[in-house]
Order: sequence, then C-alpha cells, then structure tokens
Amino acid sequence: MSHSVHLTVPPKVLHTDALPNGARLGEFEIIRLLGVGGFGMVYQAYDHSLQRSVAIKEYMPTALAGRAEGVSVSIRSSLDGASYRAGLQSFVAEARLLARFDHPSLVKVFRFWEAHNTAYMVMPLYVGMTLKQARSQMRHPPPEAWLRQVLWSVLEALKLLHAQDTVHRDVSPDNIFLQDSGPPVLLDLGAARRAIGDLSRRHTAVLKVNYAPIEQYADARDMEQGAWSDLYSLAAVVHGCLANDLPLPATFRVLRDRMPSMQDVAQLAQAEHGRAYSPAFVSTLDRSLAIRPEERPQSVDDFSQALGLQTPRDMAQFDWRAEMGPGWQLSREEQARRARPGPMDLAELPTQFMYPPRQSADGLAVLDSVVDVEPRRWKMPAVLASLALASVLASAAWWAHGPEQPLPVAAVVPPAEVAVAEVLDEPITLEVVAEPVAVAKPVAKSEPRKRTVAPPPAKSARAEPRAAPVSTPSELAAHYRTSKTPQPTLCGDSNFFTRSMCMYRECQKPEFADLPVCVDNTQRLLAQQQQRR
Ligand SMILES: Nc1ncnc2c1ncn2[C@@H]1O[C@H](COP(=O)(O)OP(=O)(O)OP(=O)(O)O)[C@@H](O)[C@H]1O
Repeated sequence: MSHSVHLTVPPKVLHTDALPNGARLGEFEIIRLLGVGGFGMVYQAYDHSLQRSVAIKEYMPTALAGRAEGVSVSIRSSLDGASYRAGLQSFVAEARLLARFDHPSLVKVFRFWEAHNTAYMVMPLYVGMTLKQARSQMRHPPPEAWLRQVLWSVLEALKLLHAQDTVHRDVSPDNIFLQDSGPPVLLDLGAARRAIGDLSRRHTAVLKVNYAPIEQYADARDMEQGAWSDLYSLAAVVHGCLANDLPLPATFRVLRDRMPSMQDVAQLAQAEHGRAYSPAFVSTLDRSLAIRPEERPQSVDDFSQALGLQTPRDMAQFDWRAEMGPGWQLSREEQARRARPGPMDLAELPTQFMYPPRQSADGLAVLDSVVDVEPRRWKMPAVLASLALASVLASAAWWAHGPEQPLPVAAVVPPAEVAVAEVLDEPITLEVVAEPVAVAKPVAKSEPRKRTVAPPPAKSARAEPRAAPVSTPSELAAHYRTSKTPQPTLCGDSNFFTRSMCMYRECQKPEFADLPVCVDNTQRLLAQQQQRR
C-alpha cells in the first residue's frame, strides 16, 4: 500500500482562556493550543528536559472556570467550587489510570501533576485528526476493510481497559484519533465531565447522547454498565460513519425506535455510493446497537468473533488516507472550504473581559462576573462591532453545524495548506425525568444558549392518506396521481444530510413505495448504481 503524502497541519485554535504560546510549565514550553473540549484544553508543548514535542491537557471546564491572571485558573462563581473540585479529582484519577497502561491504541499519559488551581497531563503528541474531523472530509462512507482496521485498534484498547474492570464510557468519533501514520488511538475517558455532571444536577447525566447506551443515564441504575456499553457506543460510531449523520439518542429510541437499522444504512450506502458491507459486519453492528444491554455482544471477544475480525497486517504503519483506497475523495463541502480564503483571525476579538480574581470562602480564586463590571480596556464601539461580528460568526457556525450541535466556543482558523477545522463538540446535558421524555441542553459556557431538542414528530403527522377509500399501496399511489389530494410530504422535517436516508427508509414502506416521489427516488438510485458499474 502506497503511503500518502498528506500530513495534517494542526488547525489554529484560539481561546480566551488558553495559556499563551511560550508560557512555561516547568520544563514544558507551550507551543500552541491544539483543541478545546468542554472540560479541558490540549496544547502542543516542548519538553526541554527530554527534548521532544508532547501534548499537554489542562483541566479547564470553561463553563465553571477561566483564567484570570498569569497561568492560574479561577472558578467563575463560588457556587461552582464543589463541581470544579469533583471534576479536578476525576481528571487526576483518569490521568493516573491511563498512566498505568501502555498500548499504541490507547492514549498514553507520561506524567501528570496539579498546580495553578488545576491539573495537567502530558501525552504523546499525535499527528492527525479525529475520526469526526476525518469523516466530515470524506465524500463516501469508509469501506468495510478500512472500518475493520479502525475497529480492531479501538477494540484492542477497550480490551485492555475492560480487563482492568474499567469501562471507557466515552467512545465517540471525537475520541478516536486517526494518526497520519500509525494505529488509530482511543483518547480520553471524559471522567471530569461525568463527575461535574453528576454533581451539578441530580438525576442528570452529562453524555454524548448520540453514542451513549441507555444504561449510562443516571436513572437507569438497574442496568449495569460493562463492555457491552462501550460496544454500543462503538457500533453507534460506525452507524454514524455510514449514515453520515448522528445516531439517535438511546432515550428517543426507547420511546419509539426510529433509527434506521445498520442493514438500512448499509443498503443505502450500497445504493448511493456502491459500497458493500458483509452480512456478518452489518448484523454484528445491528446487534451491538440493541437498546437492551443483554441483547448485545457481552465482550470484545464476542464482538470480534461475531465480526470475524482478523488481526491486520501492520498497524504501526497504518495510513488512514491511503487505506481508504481509490474511493477516498474529499467531500464537496471540504473542497469548497479549501478553495475559499481562510476565515478572519479572531485573535483580537475579546470574548470575555478578564479581571483579577477574588477568593471564595474555600480559598479557590473566583472570577468576577463578566456582566456587572465595566470593561476597562475596550472602547464601546469596538466592543459592539466585535460582538456583532461574533454573533454573525456564531450564527454561521450554528447554521453550518445544524441544530443538533451546540455552539463552538473557540475560534478556529484553519491553516492554508490543510484546512482542518476543529469542530468543538460539547457534550449535551440530558435530564432524565420520570417519564422517558428527554430535554437536551448544551452545557452552559459563559453565555449558555438554551435549546430544546424535541422528539421527532410522529409519523402520522407526515402522511395523511385519508381522503379516499383505497386499500393497496398501488391503489393509493394511483389515487394520488389522479386525484387532487396532495401527496403526503415525506421527510419534510429532514435536513439536507438526513433527507436521502429518510427518503430511502420511507420509500421502503409498502404504503409509499408506489408514490411518484418514491418511484423517482428509486429510479435515481438505480441509475446512480448503474453509472458506477
Ligand atoms: N495527545 C494528543 N495529541 C494531539 N492532539 C490531541 C491529543 N489529545 C487531544 N488532542 C486534540 O485536542 C482535541 C480536544 O481534546 P479533548 O480530549 O480535550 O476534547 P474532547 O474529547 O473533544 O472533549 P471533552 O473533553 O469534552 O470530552 C481533540 O479533539 C484532539 O483533536
């Protein structure tokens, strides 16, 4: 297999609370900010003692804390002290746990320490991008052989954790890192996020809801978490990769499972992209996505066996772009984005005003409120212009990500050569109430934006074939063709990305199959398939 010449240039990521480039943490010099999650910031750094580049993750739950003066971190309100400390303890515990393992597919922690009201963990500097970023650049779903190699790596890491009675509980596309060369790496366990979530609201789980199995919700105490929980998340990752869409949250599926099966998704991938997925692959993933834990494979070995997973040849040299084969093509969006001039550098925009910290009763530094103090250094017209620009950019980001994604908090400026935008995926706080009805909210940043994710509309709201006494699907279709009754609107609530999957699914139903819109859709898919042959 020839090796690609692509090397990922890290995107330029900016954040008001990040350590400045050049800052020193003992022997480590901060080179640049690499990424921002809801609970930490990851920097590229240089270890002057061992003379090598590393990545350092700093505990920084930006909803609760920020940087005031120097390198120290301060909580925003004394009310957040307990949550902040719980997250800090979990961050350190996760670092300690990861430091015990040594496997090329599991993020390695070289060392960790607490200082400046926060904590740090030093990791190898991986060069590449997350699976989430990579998928957003692909025009076609990845082939089965490629997915098997990625799965193999992640499963090796999971096997190691499970053997120590540790469930990862945060397998998602942004936690699978595709190195430019080398095996995919499973990143952090998201322990700080869970600790903060558990403490800040009773009966509330802070989860990446599209990948979390039902037993990870706070109220599902009777359901044990185990290897099967990580396998659900991993299968959801593959489902998302094939469908190019977010899998439905488990809580929605419990009510009424509207998520297309792996078999549906695989059939569509074949029809639209000419990709074939084997029955063993599809059925194992379908089984792993079962809502009930006991219906899923119970261990990594069960899963691998059912899949017929073989040890790949040489993962140490794995080049994910080259292994994608000739079908590897940048998506149109990605091509267009690379052709456009880069976005404006937001480095000069104030996103928060910084003031010297006060002390809370328990000795933690507290940031002053950002709303009740007059800004000192910024002139009002400049501030208004900045806010207007920030709001335009925020709307653009919301539009680009679609309503499922919370707003990014960091400005991201992709480099000219390789435009890889870090999509900052905050976890969604999902309150589980007595009735199985879910209300999703983004974790509050400095300015929380409230959103409600309503369950998908009932199907009866979409199709209203009621006017004529027709009985068979073809009678129904003929009726729509000849009468003035409008055809039922299929997939009216889907967006650009989910529409084709939704149309495919709806048109599989006998009552819609003969509708002109479905006949057209099927003919189009067949024509595409023939063109590819
Ligand atoms: N060791 C590393 N080497 C290179 N880049 C890394 C490394 N670890 C993390 N990153 C980058 O930093 C980004 C942020 O990582 P982080 O784990 O903090 O965030 P997250 O998983 O997206 O969010 P959360 O903390 O909310 O789960 C990652 O998406 C990845 O691109």
